[in-house]
Amino acid sequence: MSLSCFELGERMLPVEEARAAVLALVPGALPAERVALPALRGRVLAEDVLSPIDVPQNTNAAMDGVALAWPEAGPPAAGFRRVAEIVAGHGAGYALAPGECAGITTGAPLPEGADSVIMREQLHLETAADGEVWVRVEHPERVRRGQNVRRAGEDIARGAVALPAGTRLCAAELGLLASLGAPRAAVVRRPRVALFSTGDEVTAPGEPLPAAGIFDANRFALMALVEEHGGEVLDLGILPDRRDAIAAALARAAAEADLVLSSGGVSVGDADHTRAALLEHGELGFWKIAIRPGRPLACGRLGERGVPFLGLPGNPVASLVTFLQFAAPLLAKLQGRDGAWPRRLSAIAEVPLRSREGRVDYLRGVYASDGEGRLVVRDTGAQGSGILSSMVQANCLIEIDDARGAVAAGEAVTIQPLFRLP
Ligand SMILES: Nc1nc2c(c(=O)[nH]1)N[C@H]1C(S)=C(S)[C@@H](COP(=O)(O)OP(=O)(O)OC[C@H]3O[C@@H](n4cnc5c(N)ncnc54)[C@H](O)[C@@H]3O)O[C@H]1N2
Ligand code: MOO
Repeated sequence: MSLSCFELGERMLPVEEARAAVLALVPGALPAERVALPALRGRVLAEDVLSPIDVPQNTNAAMDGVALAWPEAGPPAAGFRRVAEIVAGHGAGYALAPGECAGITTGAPLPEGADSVIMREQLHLETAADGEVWVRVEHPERVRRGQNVRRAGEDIARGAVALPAGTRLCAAELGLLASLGAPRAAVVRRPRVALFSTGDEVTAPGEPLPAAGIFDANRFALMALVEEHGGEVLDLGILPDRRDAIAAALARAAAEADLVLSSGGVSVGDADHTRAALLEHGELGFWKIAIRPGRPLACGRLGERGVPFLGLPGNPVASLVTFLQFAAPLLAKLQGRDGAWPRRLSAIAEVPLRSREGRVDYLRGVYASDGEGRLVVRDTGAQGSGILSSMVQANCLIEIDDARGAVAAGEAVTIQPLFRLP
């Protein structure tokens, strides 16, 4: 078992060790709830979904044309006698005799006895004097028996696992769930994340900016990240540097939330009120992590339920980077998706990248594919941990591990793609 965050002492913690200690704060996924199909986007399945039907339900036509049994010896000289028209939504249970065919539309059930569908563009139709319609195939040598037929259950067989527990439901998964006829699904309850900012200089957007003030960027950036990672925000605002106010907010957070996040006030720490109020409500460890940006981080548990608490550093880029390395994996675990985050790819550095040994560096990067189809990446320029515009330009973090110094152009590096539509 990993050490919890209280046993790690004063040393500079490797990132992986810190992540394991953060994950050890929660036992696993939150309880399940049943949610209706239209409200399932972004939710995570709490159990396997088994298909109650074959998908598709019937063996059916993949093209508009005729359905027939393709004879071993090739088509009859007179053609096939058309005996029926079967349109999608009708005609289940119809049967054909040898030498007969049925007009059929895409998606309509294949009549019994038929094994192939020939598309309309390849047919020649003739109406005889008696009114019978005869169908000839233009290029019989091109026909393969079984062509243009979708077999019952070829996508998902009845009883098979259609979507496993832990699947996050996005467009394709929701379409598939609906295709099984399921009006709702059992999903993990969304983690409730209480969030607050600290610092006398931190000012709510919309308020006048004091001479030494700075607008509260972190709370809004972190709210968006919490939602992107499947959580629900309980916004506690900017906490004033008053012990009673902080204590009241923390008591509420400890009662209502599954995770409490703050930004600011976690560095070397003159004994401030946030720290004192946190200690009053739980146990707390203050860490120095071998990461750049984001070295200082507080970690602990609050209240009787031992709700995990992460105090992220105040510098805006550091708060986002540490969220992605530590809070995002914790949110994944709370949703039954252990190990789903961070996601990593490998890319070739297009430019030299600055990094020093001893800490894992997270540079803001832009990745793309080059003319040869390889992923390439460059940094976004100035990398100061207060420079939020570097995060706006980025579509990934470049992760350069602690054993590695500067990276030369042409070398491979690890990237963590950020959620971001182009
Ligand atoms: N002597 C040392 N000083 C500092 C160290 C250190 O190890 N030794 N670490 C530096 C690093 S790295 C960081 S990051 C910061 C983290 O300190 P805090 O978490 O206590 O953050 P603050 O001091 O409160 O703020 C840092 C910076 O960020 C601005 N900030 C804070 N909250 C917000 C917000 N909600 N929105 C926008 N900007 C915010 C704040 O004004 C400061 O400029 O400590 C270094 N110092
Ligand atoms: O966390 Mo600090 O932002 O490393 O600069």
